[in-house]
Amino acid sequence: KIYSQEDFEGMRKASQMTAQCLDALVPLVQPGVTTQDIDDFVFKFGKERGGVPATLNYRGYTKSCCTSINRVICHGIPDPKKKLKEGDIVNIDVTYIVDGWHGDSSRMYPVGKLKPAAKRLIEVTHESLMRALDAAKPGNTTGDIGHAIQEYVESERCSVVRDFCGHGVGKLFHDMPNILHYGQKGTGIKLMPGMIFTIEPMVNLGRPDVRVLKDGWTAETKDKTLSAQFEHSIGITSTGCDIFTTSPAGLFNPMEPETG
Ligand SMILES: CCc1ccsc1-c1ccc(O)c(O)c1
Ligand SMILES: [Mn+2]
Ligand SMILES: [Mn+2]
Ligand SMILES: [Mn+2]
Repeated sequence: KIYSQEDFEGMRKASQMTAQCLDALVPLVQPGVTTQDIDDFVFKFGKERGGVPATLNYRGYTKSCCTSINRVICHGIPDPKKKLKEGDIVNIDVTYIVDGWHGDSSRMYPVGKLKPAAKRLIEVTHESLMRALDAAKPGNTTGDIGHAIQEYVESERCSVVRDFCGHGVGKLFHDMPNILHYGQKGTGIKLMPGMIFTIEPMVNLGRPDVRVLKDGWTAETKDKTLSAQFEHSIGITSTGCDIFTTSPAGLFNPMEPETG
């Protein structure tokens, strides 16, 4: 589907609410906070601003966000019994719907001080999304995006999860094309101005294999190693891409050295 500049405005509005929420969550993510506390915050933040969480009652899912800790790859379900602890890494994935537009984004949050391996995984995962964004431009294909991610991640001796992909987004939460986070250059769909989709690489310290728990949602690494993810919603422009879910406070990567 090819969207217009007016559509891009609608995506920007929904996406910036999501990005502002992800910024506002930073001080909340501390040892002792539960993932249900995070879910309550996300629901309230949207309610106060006219945004509806897309995950609420989506395919039977009953929470306002996903909270994926350590070995959880994605789709972690907020839980009043699940307390964050020092050294955890947690992905918080939020999608607000505003005027029908879906702003889908996720980031990693460190809980207190991290061990070096956890810190490195967050850096590698963030950088893989940055390389993907550099490849997201007209004249390239979806395979160029996947190749950029896979080549970098594997050069850092990490692995790319294959079981979940990025996706078209806009008036629908999920649409074509699927955006694979691995693949060969020049394969897949040609990127055209007006396309809107997410890129959401999931990177493991160990093997790529996934195990879904009995709750039907929680996806974990089979080998129990750490997993991280970052996600942006973007629109392809004539020269590259607009990153709709950019953090207004510059907080997207938590491992960036404190400025100033
Ligand atoms: C929990 C929401 C959900 C349910 C089935 S897939 C899914 C989901 C979660 C986060 C996403 O970024 C996404 O695109 C889909
Ligand atoms: Mn994880
Ligand atoms: Mn998401
Ligand atoms: Mn998504």
